[in-house]
Amino acid sequence: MKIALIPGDGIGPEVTYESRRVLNAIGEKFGHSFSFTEVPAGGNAIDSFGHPLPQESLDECKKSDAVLLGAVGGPKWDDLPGELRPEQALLGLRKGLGVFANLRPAVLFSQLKGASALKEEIIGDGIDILVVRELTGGIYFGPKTLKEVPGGYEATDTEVYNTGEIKRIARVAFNAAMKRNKRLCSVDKANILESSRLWRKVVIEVAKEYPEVELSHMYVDNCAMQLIRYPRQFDVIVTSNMFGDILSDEASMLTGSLGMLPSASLGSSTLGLYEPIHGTAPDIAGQNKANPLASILSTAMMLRYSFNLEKEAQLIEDAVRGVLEDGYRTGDIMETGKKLVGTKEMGDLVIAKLG
Ligand SMILES: NC(=O)C1=CN([C@@H]2O[C@H](COP(=O)(O)OP(=O)(O)OC[C@H]3O[C@@H](n4cnc5c(N)ncnc54)[C@H](O)[C@@H]3O)[C@@H](O)[C@H]2O)C=CC1
Ligand SMILES: CC(C)CC(=O)C(=O)O
Ligand SMILES: [Mg+2]
Repeated sequence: MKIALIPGDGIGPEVTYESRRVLNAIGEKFGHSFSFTEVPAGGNAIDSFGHPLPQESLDECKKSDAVLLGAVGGPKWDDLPGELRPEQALLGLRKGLGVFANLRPAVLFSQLKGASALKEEIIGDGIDILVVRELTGGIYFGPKTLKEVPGGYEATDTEVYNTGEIKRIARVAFNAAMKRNKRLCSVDKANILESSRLWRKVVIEVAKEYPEVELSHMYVDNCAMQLIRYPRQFDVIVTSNMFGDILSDEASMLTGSLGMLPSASLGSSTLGLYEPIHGTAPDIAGQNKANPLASILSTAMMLRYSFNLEKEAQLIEDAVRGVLEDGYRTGDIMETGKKLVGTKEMGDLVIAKLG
C-alpha cells in the first residue's frame, strides 16, 4: 500500500510523524506493508522549488493509493500573492486528485466530556455529527479579481456551483445518512445566494432517491448557532466548501479541540486524501505541543476508506479511546487531574495501546 506523505509546514511534520509510526505499527501487527514517499508541498515547497505544489508532487500523489497530509502555510509566506501562497497546494491537490467529498466526523469521545465547549446537559448521551463538505467547488475555486480603483483596490471572489457538483456531494451525504441515523441537514444561505437556491433545489431533487432519509434545510447562520444550542439534533450535515470549512472548525470544539478532528477527502476512486482539519498552528509549532490525535484518527479513516481495513481502523480508534481513558492529554484538551503529555509521547501511548 503506497502512501504519499506530505508533512507540510508548522506542526504538520510533527503530527504526521506520529501517524506514520502508528501506520507502521499496524503494518507490523497485521503483516501489511505500507510504503511512504515524502512529497514536498506548501511553504517548504515554495522555499525549495518556488511553487506550493510542484507538478512532480501532484504526480507522485496520483500514483499512490492514499495521501496523508499534515497542514500547510504559515506567517513566513503570508505576504505572497494569493496564487503563490502555500494554501494553493491544498486546492491543487484536492482538485488534482478529484476528491470532491470531505468527510469531517465530529465525534466526542466520552472521556473528553469535560474538555468539550458544551455543558454536560447539552452533551447528553454524546455528540456524533458527520459534516460532509463539498471540496472542489464553490468560492475557493470560483473566479477572483483584484484591480485598482479610485481610492484603493477592489477584490472579488465568486461562489460557483453547478447541478452535477451538487448532485454528487448530495449523494455522498445521503448515502452516509443511510448508514447512520437517516437524518440529513443541508446547510445553505438560500435566502440571499443564488448558488444556495440551486443547491437547495438539487438536494431536494436527489432526496427523491432516498425516501428513508429525513431531509431538513437550515441557513448557515442559524446552523452555527444550533451547533452550540442543541448539537444532538444533527446526524449528517451537507454543505458547501466554505460553509463546511467554517462549521467543522466550530464543531471541533464540541469534541474538545480542533486537534481532535480528522478528515477524509474522497472522489470516485479509492485514492483518498487524509488530513486533520486543523492548520499549521504556528503558535505551537516545533514545541512538541501539538495534539497528533486528529492526524492519527485520519489514518484510521485511510485504512477504512482507501484500504478497506475496518478492523485495523477500529483498533486505532480504540487505542485513542484507551489512551484518553488512561487520563493522558495534550495541552489543548488538558483538564485538572489529567496527565499532560507532548506530541511524541501521545504517539508512543497510542502505539503502546495497539498491542
Ligand atoms: N489544511 C491545511 O493545511 C490548513 C492550513 N491552514 C493554515 O495554517 C496556518 C495557521 O492558521 P490558523 O488560522 O492559526 O489555524 P490553525 O488550525 O493552524 O490553528 C488555530 C488554533 O488551534 C490550535 N491548534 C490547531 N491544531 C492543533 C493541534 N493539533 N493541537 C493543538 N492545538 C492546535 C492552534 O495552536 C491555534 O491556536 C495558516 O497559514 C492557514 O492558512 C489553516 C487551516 C487548514
Ligand atoms: C485553504 C483552506 C481552504 C484550508 C482549510 O481551512 C481547510 O481546508 O480546512
Ligand atoms: Mg479549515
